[in-house]
Amino acid sequence: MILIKDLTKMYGRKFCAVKNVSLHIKEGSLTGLVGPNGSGKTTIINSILGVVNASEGTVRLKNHLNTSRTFKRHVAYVPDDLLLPEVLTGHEYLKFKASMYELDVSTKEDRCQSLSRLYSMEQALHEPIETYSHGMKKKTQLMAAFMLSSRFLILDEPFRGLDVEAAMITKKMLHSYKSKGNAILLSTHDLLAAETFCDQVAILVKGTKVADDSVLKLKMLYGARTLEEVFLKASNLQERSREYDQIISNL
Ligand SMILES: Nc1ncnc2c1ncn2[C@@H]1O[C@H](COP(=O)(O)OP(=O)(O)OP(=O)(O)O)[C@@H](O)[C@H]1O
Repeated sequence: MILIKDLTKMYGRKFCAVKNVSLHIKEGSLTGLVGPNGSGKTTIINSILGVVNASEGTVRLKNHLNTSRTFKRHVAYVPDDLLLPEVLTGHEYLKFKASMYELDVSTKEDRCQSLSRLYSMEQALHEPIETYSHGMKKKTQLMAAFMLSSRFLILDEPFRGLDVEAAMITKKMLHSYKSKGNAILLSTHDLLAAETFCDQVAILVKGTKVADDSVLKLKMLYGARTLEEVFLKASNLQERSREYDQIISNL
């Protein structure tokens, strides 16, 4: 469904942040994108969204290139940062987002009502965003994404800042979203969460994709018991992990 082909992003002439990354995210599946800090996850997401121009490679949703209007209409994004128009109320923000995606008014109102009930945000949505807590801002961004009629959802650390109930609701929403044949790309450092609900995990190291498979196959491939262990082996961090165990025990 989503085909990322030979994506490369250079910053300046010499620094290659993403090298020749290809990824196929199938219909009805959730792909996790994991990698150490600075490995290129955000650069890949920004390239998919067209926020940065890829130096080489293509991104397609079915036949539609990411530069096309159809692609943009069908992609929803939940960023990790909480940059929101603080002077608007949550409801005004959701209305604005719906109009950008040309969602019709009755669909928007129905979904907005259901989502605000789901995330216990009925009252808060009428208050300015500047009065929201961290978790409430995150819920607003998730609601904005789930409200749209998208086919592909990109999430960057979606659970950060959510309380237990909101995280559980979000997991159920992700299951429901993909069960309708949609695709999800989820960037996270939370390998425990990734292990439990990613259908496929792509591991990035210094801009290069070093592995990409189901959690079960990755564990077999690396002779690992957990995704965390796979990650340490795939990123060549095992030596370092022994070193910090020693430092900690000597403290
Ligand atoms: N605008 C930029 N100009 C130059 N280098 C950049 C720019 N944006 C990112 N980089 C570099 O590209 C590399 C990949 O960064 P990116 O933000 O994609 O990593 P990441 O995997 O998302 O990291 P993190 O887990 O810390 O969020 C890093 O070395 C970063 O310093």
